[in-house]
Amino acid sequence: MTSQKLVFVTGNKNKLREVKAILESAPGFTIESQSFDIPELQGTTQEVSRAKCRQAAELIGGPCITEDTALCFKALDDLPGPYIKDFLTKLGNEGLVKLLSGFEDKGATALCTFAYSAGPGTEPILFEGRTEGRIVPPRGPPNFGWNPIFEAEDNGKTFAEMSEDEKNAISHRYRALVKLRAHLEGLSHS
Ligand SMILES: O=c1nc[nH]c2c1ncn2[C@H]1C[C@H](O)[C@@H](COP(=O)(O)OP(=O)(O)OP(=O)(O)O)O1
Ligand SMILES: [Mg+2]
Repeated sequence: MTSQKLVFVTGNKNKLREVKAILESAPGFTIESQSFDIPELQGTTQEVSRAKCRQAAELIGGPCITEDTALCFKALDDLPGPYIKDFLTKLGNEGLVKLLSGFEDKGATALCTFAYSAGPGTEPILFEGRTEGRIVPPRGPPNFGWNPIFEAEDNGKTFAEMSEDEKNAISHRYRALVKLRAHLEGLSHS
């Protein structure tokens, strides 16, 4: 069986490792990556994702996928959402926890949006995956971003307390990749 090569345009090594673990665990796909830190517009998670993928396709000059991760706090009407990277860089995990100290509701959603472009000038298609949970004081090794403060509803552990396999079985990223994979499998059979 031939495997389909996909270019994943990301500047993030942790994302790349998880995407490879999930998509390459079954035959069918090989992931190549190109590291570009593409400017991200402000807007809804969908607008941010579409714009980023359009730019990536122009840079690559062919088909590609990009990924955007948002962390949405229920008490803050889904902020920081797509702006989580700046919030995390400036406040750190402790600061993110403090943001919610005045609120009873610690509920949060991890939202992953994959965008697939068939090439420059084509409209990207979006695939979303969500994991529900809550924001807690950090537990587990600081292995990737806000992993230590996001406790998943599925098993009561923070992402940082899970093994890679455990995280990759319930993560926002895994759930989005299931949808992307189904779409790409449909394309390769038609
Ligand atoms: O599963 C995750 N568990 C914990 N933290 C995570 C996760 N996934 C992304 N993150 C962090 C990285 C960045 O601080 C922000 C998303 O920002 P985001 O723009 O999507 O990622 P990025 O700029 O690092 O990579 P890219 O070049 O693909 O845009 O949340
Ligand atoms: Mg980014």
